[in-house]
Amino acid sequence: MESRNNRYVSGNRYGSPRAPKEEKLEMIFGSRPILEAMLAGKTLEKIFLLRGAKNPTTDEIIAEARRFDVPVVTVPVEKLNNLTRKNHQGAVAFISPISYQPLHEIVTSLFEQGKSPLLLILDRITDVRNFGSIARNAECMGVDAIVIPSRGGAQINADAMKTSAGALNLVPVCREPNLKETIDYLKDYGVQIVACTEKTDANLTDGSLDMVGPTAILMGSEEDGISPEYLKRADAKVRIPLLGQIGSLNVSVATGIILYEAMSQRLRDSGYANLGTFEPR
Ligand SMILES: C[S@@+](CC[C@H](N)C(=O)[O-])C[C@H]1O[C@@H](n2cnc3c(N)ncnc32)[C@H](O)[C@@H]1O
Repeated sequence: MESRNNRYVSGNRYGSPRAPKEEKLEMIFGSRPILEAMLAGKTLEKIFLLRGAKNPTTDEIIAEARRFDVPVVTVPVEKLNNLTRKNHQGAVAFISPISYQPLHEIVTSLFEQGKSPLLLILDRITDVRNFGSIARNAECMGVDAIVIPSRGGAQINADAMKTSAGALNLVPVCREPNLKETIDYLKDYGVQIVACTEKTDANLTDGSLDMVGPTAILMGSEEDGISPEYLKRADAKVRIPLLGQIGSLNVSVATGIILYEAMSQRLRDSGYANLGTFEPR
């Protein structure tokens, strides 16, 4: 437990998942400027290095990237040429539009303030607009932090920012290298993990799921749903009942529905006292 917690304490990682659309992000060219940007604390989404080009600076980039979970891919020169017409000198990086936040600090600070965390864990949501829309739901319905994996999720690009309607500047986003460890860590802290999945018989409408206490809601990817290794760690699994013939909802819609339930329970529990803190935008 000790080493795992230390990792969370270190926080302030930067890095990025798969980047389907890099072209809308600000770029840095050349290994020295990229390294300097990292050392200056810039949040990078992804780094492309020329395959086979090894030198002390690229070694340092790789070490820094590992420290902050920034994905590094080595690519042929054609890929770098495709990314930019500028003189890339064998290295291109994309700057993230947001700064990632340390989950441990958020969780401990909420507990210290006597608040019950409401977290949202996204297991490989790959569509940038789904991601933006989920962030908007999260901000509107009182989520304290969105947790995403370092790799395999949507890039936070201009489309995600736009679809979020500004929510991505308001809700902390925590990027975690290993969601399995993150889930175990949250469970150790007394946060219940609720898997929102169509693959269970327990209906959200049953009224047996209590999300007033510390809760992390886990949502699955558009393609495969929630990974089995995360699903088996969940304290509760719940489905949103569907009356039609289509087997599942869009993940952003499903997120909105379960968050509405969590928000409703929390508002009722607080005697609607929280309403006073919401400023209409
Ligand atoms: C489009 S669905 C995934 C469908 C995917 N084909 C599969 O095999 O799981 C994406 C995510 O939305 C959520 N979701 C969609 N419909 C749901 C429902 N009826 N009840 C609970 N969660 C749902 C789940 O988190 C799911 O993993």
